[in-house]
Amino acid sequence: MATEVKKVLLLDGVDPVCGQILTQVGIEVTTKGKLSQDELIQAVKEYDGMVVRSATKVTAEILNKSERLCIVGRAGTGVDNIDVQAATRRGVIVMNTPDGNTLSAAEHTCSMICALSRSIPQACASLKAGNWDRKSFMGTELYGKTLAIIGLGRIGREVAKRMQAFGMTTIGYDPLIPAKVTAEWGVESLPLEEIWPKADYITVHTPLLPHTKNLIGETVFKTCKQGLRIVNVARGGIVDEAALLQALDSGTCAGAALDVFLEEPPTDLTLCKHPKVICTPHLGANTSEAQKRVALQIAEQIVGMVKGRPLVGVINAPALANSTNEVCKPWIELAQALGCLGNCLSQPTDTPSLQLTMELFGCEVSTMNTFLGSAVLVGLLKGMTQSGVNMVNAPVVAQEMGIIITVEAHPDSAPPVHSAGSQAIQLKITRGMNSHTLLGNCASGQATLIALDGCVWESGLTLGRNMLFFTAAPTASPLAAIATQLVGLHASLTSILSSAPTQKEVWHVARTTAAINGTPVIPDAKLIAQVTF
Ligand SMILES: NC(=O)C1=CN([C@@H]2O[C@H](COP(=O)(O)OP(=O)(O)OC[C@H]3O[C@@H](n4cnc5c(N)ncnc54)[C@H](O)[C@@H]3O)[C@@H](O)[C@H]2O)C=CC1
Ligand SMILES: O=C(O)C(=O)COP(=O)(O)O
Repeated sequence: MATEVKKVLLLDGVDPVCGQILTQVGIEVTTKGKLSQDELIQAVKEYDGMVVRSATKVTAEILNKSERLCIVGRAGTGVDNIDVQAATRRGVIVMNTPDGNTLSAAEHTCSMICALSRSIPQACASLKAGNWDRKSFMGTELYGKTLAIIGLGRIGREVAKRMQAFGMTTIGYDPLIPAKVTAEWGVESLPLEEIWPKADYITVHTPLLPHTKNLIGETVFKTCKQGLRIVNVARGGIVDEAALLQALDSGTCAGAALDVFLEEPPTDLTLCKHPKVICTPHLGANTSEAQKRVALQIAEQIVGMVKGRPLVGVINAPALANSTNEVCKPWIELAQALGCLGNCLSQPTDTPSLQLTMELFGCEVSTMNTFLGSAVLVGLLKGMTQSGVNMVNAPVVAQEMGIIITVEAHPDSAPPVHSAGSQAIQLKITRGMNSHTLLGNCASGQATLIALDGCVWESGLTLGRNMLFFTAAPTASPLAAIATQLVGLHASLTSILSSAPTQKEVWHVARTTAAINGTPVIPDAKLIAQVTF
C-alpha cells in the first residue's frame, strides 16, 4: 500500500531538516509559518501531505475541504490540535513522533519545578528592576518533598528519574502502567485520592482527552496540602485554570508553573500575571535538539510510507502498520477483489443488512488478520458509496452503514479446497437471503479465485478486467449461447472458463476485451455479475 505523496505543506516553523529529507526523495515542499483557517482551507486542496506542530488547528472543515490529502504529520507528540476522528473518516493518516521531544519536555518540567521552588523568575525580574530583595524570595528545598506525577508515560517517567536525583519522593498515577512497573523506576503508584493529600508538588503528563480535561479542579484542590505547587507542561485544560486561580488566591496553592494554556496564546493574562505563577509560552519541546529530532522523524516516517515500508507513528490506523510491504500487497489486492466480487454477486441490494465472514487459512496470511478485513471492505464499499474509501476509513464507513465483518485466522489449517494450496482467504457474504462463499489465493502474485459457492476452478481464475459471472444448472450447456449473445452485443470474447460443477450449479466466467452494453439473455444460464477488478 505505498502511498503517493507529491506535495507537502510544512507549517508552524517545523525544522527545515524535514523539508530537506522530503525534497531528497522528490517530494515538492512548501514552507509557510502559520496560516489562518481560511487560508489553510484554500491551501490544503493542493497538497497530499501536511506537517504541523501545535499551533495549527487541523479541523474537520480543513480536512473535508482537502482533495488529495492522505497524511497529516505532527512533528511532536500531542495530536489534540488535529481532529483525528474527522481525518480517519476522510481516510487521512495521522502520524506523530511520540518520543522525539520527550527529553526536552521532561527537562523543561524539571526546570519549572526548580524555578518554582526558589521563585527564580520573580527574583530575576525584581533584580532587573533594580531591587536587591532577598527577603521576599525565601525558597524551599526540593529534598525530602513529595512529587506526584500524574501520567507515567514517556515524559512522566523521565521527570521522575531526574527529580529523584534531588532527593524527592516520587509517587504517581497512570491507569495503564502497573504499579510493579512504576516501582522499578522508584515511583509508588497510588490511587488519585491518596495522592492529593500527600503531594508537595504535582506535575501532569497526560494527553488532553475528555477524561483528563479539568482533571485537577476545585474538588481536588480542596483535598490537597496547603502550600501545594503545581506544574503543567502537558496541555492547557488538564488543570482547571479558574480553579487554579482561586487556589492561588486562597493560598491552597503556593505556586504554579505553566507552559501550556487552554487558549494559546492566552488572551486573558490573569493567570500569567499572577505573582505566584511562573510561565513560558509552550516551550516544552522548544530545543534545537528536539525540533531537529521530530522534524527528521516525521520526514522519515512519511518517506517510509511513500516507499511502502511499515508505517511508524500512525495514530488513527494502527492496524495498517505492517500492511505496506511487498508480501502483503497481493493479499490486500485479493481481499479487495473478493470484497468487490462479493458485492456484485449479492446484488440487488434488496436488504441493507450485510454480513461478512472472512477466514484466513495458513500461517502467512493469518498474520495479516488486522488489516485484510479493511481491504475486503474497501473492495465492497467502492461499489456502494460515492465517497473515497481507503484502508483508513473503510472500517468507519462500514460501521456507519451497519455492515458487520468478522475475521477469523486459522494459521494451522489448510484451505478447505486442496487446489488452493497452503494459504487462502475465504469470504462469506450474506445480504438478506442471498449468500455467497468465495475462496481465493495469490497464485503467482495475482488475485485468483479458486472456488465460488463450492464450485472449483482447479487451476484458478485470475481476477482481471471485464469478467461476466454466469450460473447454470450442472446439466445445462450454455457456452455456445453465451458466446453468441456476447458477439450480438458487440463484445469481443477472449475466454470462458467453467468451474467444476456441484450438484446444484456450475459457474461460467466469460472475459471480454471491453465492458458490454446491455444484458445478455441466455435461456440456460443467468448473468449474476459483471465485474472489473
Ligand atoms: N509542553 C510541551 O511542549 C509538550 C507537551 N507534551 C504533552 O505531554 C503529554 C504526554 O506526553 P508523553 O509522556 O510523551 O505521552 P505518553 O503517551 O507516553 O504518556 C501519557 C500517559 O498518560 C497516561 N494517562 C492517560 N489518562 C490518564 C489519566 N486520566 N490519569 C493519569 N494518567 C493518564 C497514559 O496512560 C500514558 O501512559 C502529550 O500528550 C502532550 O500533550 C508533550 C511534549 C511536549
Ligand atoms: O509535542 C507536543 O505535544 C508539544 O506540545 C510540542 O508542541 P510544539 O511542537 O512545540 O508546538
